Amino acid sequence: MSTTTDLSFADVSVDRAYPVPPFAQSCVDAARESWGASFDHPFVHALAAGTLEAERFRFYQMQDARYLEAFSDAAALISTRCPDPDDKLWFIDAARMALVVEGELHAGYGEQLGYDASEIAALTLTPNNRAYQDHMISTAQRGSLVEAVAALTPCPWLYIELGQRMEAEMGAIPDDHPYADWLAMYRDPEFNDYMANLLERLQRFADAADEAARERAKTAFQASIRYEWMFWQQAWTQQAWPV
Ligand SMILES: Cc1ncc(C[n+]2csc(CCO)c2C)c(N)n1
Repeated sequence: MSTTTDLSFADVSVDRAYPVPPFAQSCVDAARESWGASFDHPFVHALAAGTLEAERFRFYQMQDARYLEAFSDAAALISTRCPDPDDKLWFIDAARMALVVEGELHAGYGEQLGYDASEIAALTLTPNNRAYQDHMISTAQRGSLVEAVAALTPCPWLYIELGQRMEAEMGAIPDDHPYADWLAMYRDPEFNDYMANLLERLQRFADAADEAARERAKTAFQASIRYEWMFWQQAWTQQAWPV
């Protein structure tokens, strides 16, 4: 198995198996530095190398279970704002999927790492997690449609990109890798279709918006990219409230 020092995902380029329309591309371009920073976070390196301490992974998973509830809420809120029934259904499905598919991953690790649903419900959210959730929910409620979708997009996109870069760099997941299920989830090619659908919607909503709304959407996208880095960071440092 590779060690933490020789794994780097920052410079791995993968051929994305889904189209990236121009608005999504301009969002990533505008946020390039913060986008790249996640691939170099020590949590990400240690997770891939299998050297991440179980305590840090447990902390991450528990915070993430609550994060996914907010992602699901934001997707459900967006569905209420879509005039087109196909778009409504897509966001309803996305809301459901965040809880069901990733919920299975969480249930498995809960058993392995020793936490259950009541502990998740009682958890104090870290400052970074709370801020990220509030950003997604408030843009879903108060932003324009393109801004709301832009705030949601980095979440699946960054993980799918990470899963694919990890696959390109590491190859097959070793049988004895402690985080094999996590690694396998985000390299699943089924997510390509998910990304194609999401980015196509982001483009359509950007086309229907005015320039000021598109600019706000790019800012919301960048904020989420930064919060993604801060999410690794809160788990790495086991962040607590200062007072
Ligand atoms: C902080 C954080 N960011 C992104 C994801 C990944 N993710 C969340 S929802 C979704 C779409 C499919 O349900 C994906 C890929 C995560 N788990 N936690």
